[in-house]
Amino acid sequence: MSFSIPDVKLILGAVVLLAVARLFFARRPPHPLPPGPKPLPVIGNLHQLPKSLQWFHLYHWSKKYGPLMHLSMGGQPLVILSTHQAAHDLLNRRSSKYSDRPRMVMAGELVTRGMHMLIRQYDERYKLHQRMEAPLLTLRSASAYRPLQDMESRQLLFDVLGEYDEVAAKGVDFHHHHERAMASFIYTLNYGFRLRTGYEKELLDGKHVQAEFARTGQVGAYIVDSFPSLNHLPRFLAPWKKEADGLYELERQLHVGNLDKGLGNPGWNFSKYMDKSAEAQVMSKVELAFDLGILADAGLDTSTVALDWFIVAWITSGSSWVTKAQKLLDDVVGKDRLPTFEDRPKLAYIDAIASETLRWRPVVVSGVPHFTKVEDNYMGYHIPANSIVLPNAFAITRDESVFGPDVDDFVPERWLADEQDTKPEPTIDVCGLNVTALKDLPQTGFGFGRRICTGRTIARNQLFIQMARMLWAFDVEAGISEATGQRHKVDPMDCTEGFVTLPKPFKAEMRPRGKWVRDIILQSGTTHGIDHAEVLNQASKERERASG
Ligand code: HEM
Repeated sequence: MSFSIPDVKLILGAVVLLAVARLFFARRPPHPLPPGPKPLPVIGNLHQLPKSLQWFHLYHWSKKYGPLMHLSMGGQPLVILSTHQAAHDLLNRRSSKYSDRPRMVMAGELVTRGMHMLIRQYDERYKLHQRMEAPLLTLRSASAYRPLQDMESRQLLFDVLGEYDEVAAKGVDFHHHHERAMASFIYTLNYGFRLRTGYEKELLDGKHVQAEFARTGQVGAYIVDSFPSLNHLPRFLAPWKKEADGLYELERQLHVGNLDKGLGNPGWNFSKYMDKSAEAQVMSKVELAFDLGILADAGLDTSTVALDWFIVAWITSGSSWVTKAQKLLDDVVGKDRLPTFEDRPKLAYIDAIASETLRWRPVVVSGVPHFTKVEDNYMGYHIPANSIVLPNAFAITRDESVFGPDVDDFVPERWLADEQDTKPEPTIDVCGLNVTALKDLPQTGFGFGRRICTGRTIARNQLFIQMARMLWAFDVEAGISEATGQRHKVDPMDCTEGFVTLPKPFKAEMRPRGKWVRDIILQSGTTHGIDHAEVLNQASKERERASG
């Protein structure tokens, strides 16, 4: 077969046309980007995001632009999810695509040398760590740690009463007591030592490391996060490298020091269990120590903050739900003993209060960012490859189609199952939670998909026992300011900035509800004399028994 010149021209023309068409269509995805505020060239939407309360601003934008928004952070695509449906569809149901984390050069690669569990990529190393932690964090395992939570919450009551007797209406530093109790519980479990005062060096260093992580991980804090190729610069031109080395060394010493204590302390604990695990055999000691250290970090602040918001809700909106909870506690528990985990099946209302606290003021209020390396389409929109995907927790927990009306109000009743759904034989899980009495609403405060919080059952148990005991024991009001002589005005929206969002500090008067409270707390006494190594050994036996 032979071709004439016009034939060849025709074929060449068609090839060129095809190539141009392919280029054209390759550049333009078949779907538009999700809506969002109009970006400027180069900087995108960077100039439009306020420095503070970004989650609140994004929530209001979602009212205008819808459940899926696209922003350009200097060219970096950022997709914001503002309804539970969108977060569920992408982060839960398509979790094979959405389980990575955005790259964090300073906080992730330099300061923690890739060993921070929360910001690891979803790769084989991450899965190795998850496999190592998993047996310790199941529902059944969590049930075995309840005696430790019982011990620390008894201590909390004793300490709060002790401070109240000194300061009365000036108010106790409830944040400190919540923090000590949670930290002591998690350090006992991880490393086999308790924290009696909450001012121990290990805790102070741990808080310092956490604060540095939050600071170095802030968007825009380090130029190398915006332009990662700058990290190839020699050290004398890259001052952040020296700073990162110093912070890494501080964190390494803390975590390795704690691991050594854990291995040496009497009684069972997570350090000993993990050290013997098959997964740890292919890790360096530092890598194992970071795993344990991050687990402690992840549990400490979050649960403490939830308990702080519970006090804010109590003071600002508690008139009906606190009365109801206290009446229930008086009926179920009475006035001659403390509430215990055994009472939990009859105290579903307290679990509803815990769920409502996490919904009303999500601890990580702006959400923890996920990341997709591949492109996707959703709701007719194009999600580009390498997008940061942020489930805005504040917006999602205000999703009326899921949580019903009055989403800004604190209403524990929204979590209670309808009467007709409750059966005579309720389902009670191994931790005592009355599953039948509660509505199956999403616990979005713990995140989504394969990155969902692995400590959530432990956290729920902690919230239950502390909330039940505080409600049983005290009447709470804002403390009286020494400066003004007036009760401190508590604004339920007044919060700090950062990775976790705390209420602005204040003190609260925590008055025993009657003489019987004082008698029982004093009778129960301090727990400092308890042999916690023995409690840990019992927890280990119970864990093995419960796990079969
Ligand atoms: C009220 C208390 C807590 C809250 C509100 C909370 C919330 C969260 C959230 C929102 C995430 C990110 C999920 C996502 O990316 O979608 C997370 C991750 C995590 N949490 Fe929690 N958490 C709490 C307590 C705990 C406790 C007690 C522990 C440990 C015992 C823990 C360990 C972790 C770990 C290890 C991760 C990282 C998971 C990963 O990136 O794959 N958390 N948590």
